[in-house]
Amino acid sequence: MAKKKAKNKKTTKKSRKFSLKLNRQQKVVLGSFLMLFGLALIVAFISFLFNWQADQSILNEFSNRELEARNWLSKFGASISDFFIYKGFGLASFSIAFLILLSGIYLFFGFNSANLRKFWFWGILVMIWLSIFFGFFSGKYALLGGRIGFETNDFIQDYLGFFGTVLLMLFLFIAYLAIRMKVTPEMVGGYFRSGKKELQDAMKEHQSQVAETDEEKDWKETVAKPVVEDKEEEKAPNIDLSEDKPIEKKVSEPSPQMEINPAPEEDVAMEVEAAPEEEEEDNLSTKLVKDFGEFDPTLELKNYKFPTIELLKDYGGTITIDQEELEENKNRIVETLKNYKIEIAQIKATVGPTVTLYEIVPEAGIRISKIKNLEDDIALSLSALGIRIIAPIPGRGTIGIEVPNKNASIVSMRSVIASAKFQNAEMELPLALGKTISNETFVVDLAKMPHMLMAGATGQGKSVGLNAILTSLLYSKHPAEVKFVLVDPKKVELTLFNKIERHYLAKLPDTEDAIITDNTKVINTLNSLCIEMDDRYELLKNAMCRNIKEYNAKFKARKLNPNDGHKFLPYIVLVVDEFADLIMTAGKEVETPIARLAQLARAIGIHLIIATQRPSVNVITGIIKANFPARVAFRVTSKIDSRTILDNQGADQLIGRGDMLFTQGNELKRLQCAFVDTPEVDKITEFIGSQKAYPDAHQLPAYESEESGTGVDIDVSERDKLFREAAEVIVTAQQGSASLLQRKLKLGYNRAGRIIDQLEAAGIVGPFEGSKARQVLITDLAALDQLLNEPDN
Ligand SMILES: Nc1ncnc2c1ncn2[C@@H]1O[C@H](COP(=O)(O)OP(=O)(O)OP(=O)(O)O)[C@@H](O)[C@H]1O
Repeated sequence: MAKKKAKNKKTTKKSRKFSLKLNRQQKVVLGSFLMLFGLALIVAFISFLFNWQADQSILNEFSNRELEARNWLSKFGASISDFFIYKGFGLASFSIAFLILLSGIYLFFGFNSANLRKFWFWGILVMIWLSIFFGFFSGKYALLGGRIGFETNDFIQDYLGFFGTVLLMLFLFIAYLAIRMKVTPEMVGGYFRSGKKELQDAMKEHQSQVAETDEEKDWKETVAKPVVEDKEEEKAPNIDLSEDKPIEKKVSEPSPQMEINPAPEEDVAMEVEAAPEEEEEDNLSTKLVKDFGEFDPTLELKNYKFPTIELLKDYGGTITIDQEELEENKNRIVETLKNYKIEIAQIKATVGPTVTLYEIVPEAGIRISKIKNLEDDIALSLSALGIRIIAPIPGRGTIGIEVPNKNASIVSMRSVIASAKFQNAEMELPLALGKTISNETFVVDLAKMPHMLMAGATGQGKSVGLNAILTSLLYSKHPAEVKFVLVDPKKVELTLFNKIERHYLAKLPDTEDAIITDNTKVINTLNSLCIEMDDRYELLKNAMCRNIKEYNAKFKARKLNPNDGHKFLPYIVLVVDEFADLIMTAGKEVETPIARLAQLARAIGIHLIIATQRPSVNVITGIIKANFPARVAFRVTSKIDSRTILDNQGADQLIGRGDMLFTQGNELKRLQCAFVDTPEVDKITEFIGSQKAYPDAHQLPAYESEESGTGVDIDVSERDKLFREAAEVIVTAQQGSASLLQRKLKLGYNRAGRIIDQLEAAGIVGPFEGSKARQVLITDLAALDQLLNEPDN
């Protein structure tokens, strides 16, 4: 291990040594220098073509200031041109000047230097080729091929003769066209048949074929969104309960909504690539989009039908207003407060699905904290559970007292899915969580959260909450756009989603069930997601995008070539039910990848939803909490639990059955979670599952844990390619250690370890003995040969 670290250090040191990292200022300085130097070379070279004979004499007398050179860049110009053109590569030396100029432009404007390396590589090759080619004519015109061109040409001719040299040059030219320009005979044929346009089309066609993922090529059709009834939002009735007035029903003014103005997205400075090649690609993408339309990720399942709203049950959740109850509660509140000498100027009630909010405006001069302290007394006088006092209600200037209704009404999933708010939500991952206290549908964007922590004692609505979240996504996102990774240690809660495995689920390669119930598999999956995250970051970096949204938009606009590994990236939502159970059994092994994902995954579209029954500090550790700004709390059993999950009390005073508090880092919102029952989820998954699906669940990258492969019954066919060589090394040295293999066969630690396990399985080395090397069970190579030649070895 120590060795491995040392080795790693060595390599990082090495790579550090060779990577030339310049800051922006240094790039500008170096870039401007190279640009001007490149220009100077071009000027000097051009001038050299006319004055080289006249300037011959001064080359040997560089220090003589009496002599004047005719070159526009004087002696320097004459000398450097002589060096490059006459003594070097002839006319092809212009290539060097242009490459230096181009490098300057790239550095100065901060373009992606990956292209630059390509330009230099091909530029130098072309220069050499041209120089040798011009070498044919150097006899007459000395400047054409330069000395190198002439001599090299001469050298090749000595061995291949004139004709052979011409053929060699021709071959190199064809190779250049094929590799660099991607020209094929068919394209040339096409060009002669119908002109240049045809050639371009053929090239584009070739590229677009790769982009297209389905055999069905109808690009025009789009997937129909679910048709749902668009119900008018039912507003919570507001009732003014001012002391002297009788209760009258009043149409509530729409309660002030917090307008979340998304921060104006920073203007992305569009980098205009100076390189002609990139321009060509840009034109190509515009042309491709013109010809085929934007890339449509849903095409592979273009006939996919979203689940219909009829699959959800209507619980008839209209709010019934019990006037008597309202009047009674009002009187009790007023009386209780009067007992403590708190006079009220005004009182108003807003009836929600499960709780009614009484908003009071106390007489001037009353301290708010005094009312807040009376929470328990008011609860006692109302003899009701779940009283919460919000003093003051942010942005309203009133004090709120939430009192549960005697008859709570169910907020059906159907009503929130059908609401205009959800249907028209322009969100990446809209979640219809339920309804607020003023009976408005509450929709949030998971992509903005970007991760969610959910806690609640058993039986308070967590599983229903998770189902509501998943249902929201099923109703709004096509299978190509979102994938779920479901972890369900309880083994029963999420099993229904098995039916949509090939539509919506993601899993590790070579695993049977997509829904993960086994804790050891969770660790592999989490690590695999970390690999996926790193891969996605690499793709984003290469595409010069800051987040998945930009990346996918660019991909859809066909600006990213699938040949370079680019692909449409679906969002991945990881749902973990019973997180406490996981942390208790796997601890750090789970916490580390979760924390890593939570910290970094937001930009690349991996979002985590973690639910737990036990929101204690050893389950929701500091590092996890810090990275989950969005929290959902159902009823918990103690104030401490409430503080752990929300950093605030209140969750202990909820009434259960989907009554919940939601926060995204600022104020707490009391919501009634939408209710979706198991039969409904069953119907939805059945509806989706019975449609045409992808051949398999979405594949996550393979992850092999360091310990994997320690099982001794390793399959013979799965042996490493170097197995035999390794066995010989071990038997010859009579020392069974992985580090020996690492050194002799130049392997990484993991691979060497795996081979040792395979050797153990084959009976060549003994079992692991702590710090000692393993015992070698085969004495010499002959015995090894015999063993390995046995039929089952
Ligand atoms: N939003 C809701 N509206 C109405 N009733 C609800 C709601 N959520 C939950 N319930 C009721 O509470 C019961 C328990 O809910 P749920 O199974 O989600 O609890 P849980 O927190 O997941 O419990 P556990 O942790 O034991 O699995 C449900 O069967 C349902 O009757």
